[in-house]
Amino acid sequence: MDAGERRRSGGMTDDDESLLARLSWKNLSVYVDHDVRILHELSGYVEPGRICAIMGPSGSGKSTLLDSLAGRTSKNTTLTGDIRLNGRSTRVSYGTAAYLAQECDLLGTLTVRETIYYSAKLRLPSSTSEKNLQRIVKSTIEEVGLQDSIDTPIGNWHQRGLSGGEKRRVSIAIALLTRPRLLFLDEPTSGLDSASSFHVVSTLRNLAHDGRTVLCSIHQPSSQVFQLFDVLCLLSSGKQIYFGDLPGSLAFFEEAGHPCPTLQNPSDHYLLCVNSDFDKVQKSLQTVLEHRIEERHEIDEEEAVSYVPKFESVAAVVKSLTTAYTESQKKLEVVSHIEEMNKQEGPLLSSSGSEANFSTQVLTLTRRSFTNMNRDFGYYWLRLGMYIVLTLAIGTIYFKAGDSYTAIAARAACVSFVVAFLTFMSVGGFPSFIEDMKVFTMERLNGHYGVAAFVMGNTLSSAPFLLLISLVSTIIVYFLVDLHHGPEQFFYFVLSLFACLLVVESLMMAIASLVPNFLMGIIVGAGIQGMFILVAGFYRLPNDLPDPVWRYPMFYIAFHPYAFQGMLQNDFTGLTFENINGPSEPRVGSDYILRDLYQVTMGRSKWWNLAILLLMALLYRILFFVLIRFGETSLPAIRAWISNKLYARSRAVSLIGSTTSPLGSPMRGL
Ligand SMILES: Nc1ncnc2c1ncn2[C@@H]1O[C@H](COP(=O)(O)OP(=O)(O)OP(=O)(O)O)[C@@H](O)[C@H]1O
Repeated sequence: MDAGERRRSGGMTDDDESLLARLSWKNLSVYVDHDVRILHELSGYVEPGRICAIMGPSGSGKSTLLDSLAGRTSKNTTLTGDIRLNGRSTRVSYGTAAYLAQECDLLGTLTVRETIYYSAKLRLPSSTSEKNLQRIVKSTIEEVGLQDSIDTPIGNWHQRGLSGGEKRRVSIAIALLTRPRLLFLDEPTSGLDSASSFHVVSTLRNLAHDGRTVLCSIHQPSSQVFQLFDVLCLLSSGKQIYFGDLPGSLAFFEEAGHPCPTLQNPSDHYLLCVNSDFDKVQKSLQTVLEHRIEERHEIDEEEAVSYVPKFESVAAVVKSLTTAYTESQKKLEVVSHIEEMNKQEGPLLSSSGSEANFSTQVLTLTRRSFTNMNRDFGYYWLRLGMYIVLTLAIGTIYFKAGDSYTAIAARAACVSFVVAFLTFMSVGGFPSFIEDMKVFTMERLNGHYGVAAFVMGNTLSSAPFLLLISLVSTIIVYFLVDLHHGPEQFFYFVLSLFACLLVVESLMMAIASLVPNFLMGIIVGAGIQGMFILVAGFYRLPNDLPDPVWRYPMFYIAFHPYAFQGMLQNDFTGLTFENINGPSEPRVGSDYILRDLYQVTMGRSKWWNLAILLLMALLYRILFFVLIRFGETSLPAIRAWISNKLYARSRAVSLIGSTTSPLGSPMRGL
């Protein structure tokens, strides 16, 4: 059993000295676009066993501080100052630090147990035995107090599930699976009621008291929640108002001349003192009052006060508090403690992101995705229902099309509708795929697995559903319309429809990587397919398509022409039809129909058309992979390069140096 496994399985205690994380930051400033400072010379530290609240009004820089410490700042920001973990400026990987964003996306159809289990399977070493895995899952669920909801689904649009607080605790449990020593949480209580907030923060406090180091930004905690924190980092407009232990904050405000009134929640008082929005509120109420006075000419003192509560100017209070803190003994103590901490280099905390191998990841993602697709009614089942209705409509409209002269057009139109509209219907699954993408993006950002594993898992899990849809649709259409008899023709129809659905899904995947909004994605996807349908060869014959754009390149890059021509070859080859001049005239052969009526490329067999469709599906999935990788690596680098070039041009001399957080980006692998 290796060290990691021993630790996870409980052989190593949480307060093992070699696993403790001491985080400090000194004179940390953050600039956006090189010259707008959003954090001003902040210093602080958090030690194992402590939970620190980063508090402040909206826009005060809480998330920026958290992100800077976690090494997650966006590319247009520059950091200056010194951030150290165990006295070192080295990078540590995901297993050591976990980051929980405000919005944690989970698959709504899975239960708590399944969610944690799949996450464990994706990240713990592939060698971990099933028994051990189950034990880790159970103990992690117990650690966050979710044992009573262990088999409750997370919940989605059509299924009631966990409460907001419970979902947050599931996310915490996922983060805890790799036993991180350091936890960053961005507003873990946002949107929760006071009881749920209390439960979530109590859970975090217990985790901290087990020897972990916990930092979380919090907006407006109730007094009960506030008391759970050990350390307070209070910010206003990116400036440090207070850093230190919680009880010390009361004494600090009192000494600075802004004591917390008796019976008032200290956090409410602190935010009232530092929230500059109150100045704006007061100004706007003053304007309303002036309008009233203009209308009524007189207004008594009491009424005036009831309109505009008399606050001290927040800007002035912030200034006095900032000065008080800068000159305080507290700040000196913080700085000297940081220096003391950094004198001794502690253990180098390291852990590779996911320890599961690629095949375990692909298999786990396939299983998880299959379960989700099966349970999410909107993913495939609803579509299957629509396909049944539509194919019944096709089947009854073209019922027993026969072999008359007019049947040629009817059969071609039927095939064209199948190729165009039945495949087009696949965009209906896009919203569900976007939900998958959100979970993928979050897990990817946290280093759970790579893009290749996701693409393969998605392909393998969706294939049985697409095959089922193709088979059911073909059975209905084929026998009602009475298309070309024969097992080869029947299975070609199934495979061709399957390949088309696969292409559309792959195309939509590529679109999702560019426009991760389902409405925009559907519009873009539908627009592209609309143009592809137009050049398929049914609405305008291939040789009549205008050369620029529509024939070159559209006719060749659209998948519909290959699908349509393959299906026509499949149905007409070997059949003859009644002559337009009556049964006494020679029958019309398939060569004439294919070559002259529909201008099918005769040198390319139907099997080649099918192969091209499958190749296109593969290419779109590779495109998805490339776009995601490009978005993660090259795009930010290009943006940063352009931003640097523009900055260098606008300012000859750079005013600031830069440093990076010891917590590097956790993304890894393909
Ligand atoms: N990458 C960025 N580019 C430009 N401005 C930014 C960037 N990141 C943060 N800011 C600005 O910095 C300020 C602090 O933002 P931050 O998100 O850290 O505040 P916050 O205290 O977490 O707010 P909230 O509680 O509303 O989430 C805001 O004015 C924000 O617009």
